[in-house]
Amino acid sequence: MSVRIAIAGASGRMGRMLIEAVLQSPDCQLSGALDRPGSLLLGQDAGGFLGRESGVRVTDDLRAGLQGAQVLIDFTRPEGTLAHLALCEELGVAMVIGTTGFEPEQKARIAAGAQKIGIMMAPNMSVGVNVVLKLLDMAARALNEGYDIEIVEAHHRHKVDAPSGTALKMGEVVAQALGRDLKSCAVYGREGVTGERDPSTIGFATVRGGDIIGDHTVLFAGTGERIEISHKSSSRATYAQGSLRAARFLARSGPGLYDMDDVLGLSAKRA
Ligand SMILES: NC(=O)C1=CN([C@@H]2O[C@H](COP(=O)(O)OP(=O)(O)OC[C@H]3O[C@@H](n4cnc5c(N)ncnc54)[C@H](OP(=O)(O)O)[C@@H]3O)[C@@H](O)[C@H]2O)C=CC1
Ligand SMILES: O=C(O)C1=N[C@H](C(=O)O)C[C@H](O)C1
Repeated sequence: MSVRIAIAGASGRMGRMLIEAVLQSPDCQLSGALDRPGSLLLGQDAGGFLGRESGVRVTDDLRAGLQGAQVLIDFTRPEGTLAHLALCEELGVAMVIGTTGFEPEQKARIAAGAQKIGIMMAPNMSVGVNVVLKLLDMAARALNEGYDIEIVEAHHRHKVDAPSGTALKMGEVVAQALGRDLKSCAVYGREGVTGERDPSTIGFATVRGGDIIGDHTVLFAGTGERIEISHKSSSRATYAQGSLRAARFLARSGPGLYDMDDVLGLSAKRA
């Protein structure tokens, strides 16, 4: 049985990549494609931009677009994701949430929704980034004294949130490994006479430009050496493939809030 998947933000960079990935996956079926009112794609075949017929028309009627779906994959904006969540709860449709930039109260709303439906939320669906998170945990524990930690990320000119959700997640992993609270030790950019670096801080730097898909580096700068742990995406296909793995996982799971560790079998909860 194939997994019936609806895609939100069908005209977006990730939306298009996801439609292509679903249409190419023999065990997945495109059941719906959602976009905002005013989108030029409304009424068109969702596979049209690939030159192929999917039999699914892009719609701004959320209820119609979710008809028959088991899983909605949502890479939009926080306000869009929350609107979709309300209807998915009502219809019993699971969600893969890739959107970033949520405020804490919006994350709490998603956690509440996961009591009714399965939700897999991760700021980065690439398998590589989720392995890097494990390496960071190990590195931070081993380099817990005498190393200054800085996180540098670079993305395309269209990205609207900063630092990236992935950079923030990397910061959380490192802070947790060191027994620090990211909220109180994060420094988001520096300017002017800043004084010497406080060793207990975790710094963030953001680069935006051109068509950079997504680069992340965590720097551990010590005395006489520095360690850099980097991940560079060269195609959004990696996020789409990770999202499909998450959709397959949700199709066989019950309500709950899951992350990529659960999908990839890396969760400590499972050990
Ligand atoms: N977790 C991961 O692995 C990844 C996460 N992301 C995240 O995914 C999100 C989308 O990225 P990207 O595809 O590059 O963005 P795009 O701007 O290219 O696409 C966003 C899509 O969502 C639609 N949209 C915007 N606002 C709303 C809304 N309020 N309600 C419904 N739909 C809306 C847009 O419609 P319109 O064009 O009309 O504005 C568009 O179709 C970002 O938060 C990004 O950080 C991206 C890549 C990987
Ligand atoms: O907006 C993007 O493009 C990306 N966003 C995610 C993030 O904020 O971490 C993931 C990836 O880096 C691409």
